[in-house]
Amino acid sequence: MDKRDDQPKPGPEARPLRRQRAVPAETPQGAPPPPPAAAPPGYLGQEESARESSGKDAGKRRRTDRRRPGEAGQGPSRKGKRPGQAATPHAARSGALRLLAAVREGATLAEAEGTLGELSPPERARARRLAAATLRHRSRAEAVLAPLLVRRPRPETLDLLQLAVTEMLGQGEAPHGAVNAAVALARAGGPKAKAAAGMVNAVLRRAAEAQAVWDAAPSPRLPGWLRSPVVARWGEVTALAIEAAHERGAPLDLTPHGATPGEALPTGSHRLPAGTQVTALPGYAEGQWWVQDAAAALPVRLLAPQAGELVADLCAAPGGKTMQLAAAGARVTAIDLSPQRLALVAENLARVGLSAGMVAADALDWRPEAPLDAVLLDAPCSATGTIRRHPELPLIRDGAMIPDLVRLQARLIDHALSLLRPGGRLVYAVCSLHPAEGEAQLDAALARHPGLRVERPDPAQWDADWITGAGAIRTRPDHWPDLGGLDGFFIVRLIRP
Ligand SMILES: C[S@@+](CC[C@H](N)C(=O)[O-])C[C@H]1O[C@@H](n2cnc3c(N)ncnc32)[C@H](O)[C@@H]1O
Repeated sequence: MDKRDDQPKPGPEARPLRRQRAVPAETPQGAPPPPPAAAPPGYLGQEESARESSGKDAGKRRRTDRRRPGEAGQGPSRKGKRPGQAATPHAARSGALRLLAAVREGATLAEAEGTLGELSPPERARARRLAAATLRHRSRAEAVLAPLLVRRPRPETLDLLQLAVTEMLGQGEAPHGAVNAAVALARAGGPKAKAAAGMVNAVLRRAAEAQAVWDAAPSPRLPGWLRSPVVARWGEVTALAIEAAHERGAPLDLTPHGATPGEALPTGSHRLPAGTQVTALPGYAEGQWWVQDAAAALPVRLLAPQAGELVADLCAAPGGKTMQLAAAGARVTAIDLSPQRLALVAENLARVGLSAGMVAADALDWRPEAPLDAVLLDAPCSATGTIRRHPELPLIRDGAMIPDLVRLQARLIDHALSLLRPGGRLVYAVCSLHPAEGEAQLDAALARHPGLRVERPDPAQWDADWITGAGAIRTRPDHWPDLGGLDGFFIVRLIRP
């Protein structure tokens, strides 16, 4: 679910995001250089391996950047502040509120980074953490606040209340600190926010006593357009487990290319705790590893590229999978619609000392000179498999883009098959939990292409829980519960007749 709006070509991925005015309080619905400011992958692009600057993200960021200081959220006006200038005592909280306000306007957290202009790197990191936690636990804060609010506050005030409740009850922040900060931020806001300072104070003092309500509240629900197909496919218990996994967030996964920190996972990725500062890890500058969710590393593992094989990576940017293919010794051509995003692939390959051919083009228009041994199609998708790392996605997306995405994915599958030699293999992958983009997409491709067959994963090499009846790999956030979960991906290996 991350694509570009600097692309001249209209497509489903360029569809404007749904504007969401507010998180309903009454329904529980709900660094650079090293590594990427994590913009959600899939629909807008994939952040897992590189500094992220997807076209759509970039466009969104530009729009966000154009906001006047202070416009995006509550808190002291940034008017007159210059980068590096001392920030207010509540700079990180104020930054978190600007991020939350931008999400209410339809931006992703990565796209809203521009609102944090004056904050120091540690303050920015804290602002990001606070905003993400507020989004991740929003149903709990709503449950705490609902009985304490006589009427629904303005959206900015609700953000402030939810942030403070999350700090107190979800993060163990001392109530007096969180309440005082919230009151100070309300007072520093405009006249309406100021008028709410007394209410903020009274409500938060009572909320501080509601730990039991917080603990008993459910995890945020998936939005209906996603929950219904998830429940239909895997059942209510699994939907609840996915929602709980989304609330827990995601650890940091690295794909090794040399000495790599972290605990080795069964699939070869290395895992570090959530919140690990990537810039502080050894080996980044030396290209010993790259950031990539453990599930995102699986499509290339299933493709099993061999040294010297001719392989195309049709939707390559920012290049996590291109690096895996090149590291295996394949002769890789990386294609991406966005020249800006393709530049990230080149940058990432250079950092890890690998190389690939680069083509900025619509994959649907590209043909190689000779038939290919293998194609990787990591298709544009809803990115609903990455909600653990992008808790804002359920609030800023709706299901309206799914039919267009499904049509585009089908066209890309058909085109990818036409590039292969007979017996060549296509790995189709999406970081989506929506069966229309995965399981149903496979059924439709098999129906369209007589003789096309699925090559099942070797059960000795793959987690049996992930192998579907049709012979694909389906990962979900509730898988690997003891290891910290993994993103939701659908991956299948197809053999051209
Ligand atoms: C899911 S991301 C790819 C992530 C990448 N495979 C990785 O592992 O880092 C989808 C990418 O598809 C690209 N894309 C979307 N439509 C395309 C098309 N018609 N042709 C080529 N690339 C396209 C987007 O620009 C985006 O970079």
